[in-house]
Amino acid sequence: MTKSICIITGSTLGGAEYVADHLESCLTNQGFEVALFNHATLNDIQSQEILLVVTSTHGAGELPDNIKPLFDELDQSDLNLSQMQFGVVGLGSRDYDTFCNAVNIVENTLKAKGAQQVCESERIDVSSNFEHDETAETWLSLFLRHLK
Ligand SMILES: Cc1cc2nc3c(=O)[nH]c(=O)nc-3n(C[C@H](O)[C@H](O)[C@H](O)COP(=O)(O)O)c2cc1C
Repeated sequence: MTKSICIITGSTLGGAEYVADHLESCLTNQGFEVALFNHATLNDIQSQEILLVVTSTHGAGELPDNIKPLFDELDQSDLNLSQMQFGVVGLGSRDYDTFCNAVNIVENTLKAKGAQQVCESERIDVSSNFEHDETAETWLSLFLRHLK
């Protein structure tokens, strides 16, 4: 049976969205059914079985504005996401003390609702790594290998 994967993005300047678009193409080429949301709502994600979050970090270690309301709402909810497996790709810069802190927020919020993390998150340091798509694609193979 074709597996469905939901990708959601957190992005202010578009970088994380480009990476998510690339992962979407990789997955589609491998025969997965993919739904990508750049402004996801709770409704979009709550019944998903496989969730990929691609997010940058903004402010002082915060989620970008297009994804923050979703995670605030999720945090306040009593949803049970135990059917969900998830993975996270973060874009951030080591120039900030709060390097890729959005990844920590996403991991903690989803785990608190019972979702299972498939593999270690990828934290891309955009100040030294200019191969964002390639790094995310390599991580994607690891993620797919560990999916149940
Ligand atoms: C105003 C501002 C604040 C930022 N704050 C952080 C931060 O706290 N931690 C971090 O790791 N990166 C931080 N960054 C770096 C961004 O996460 C990085 O540039 C990323 O590639 C932006 O991705 P986007 O285009 O998807 O928004 C910040 C960038 C800007 C412009």
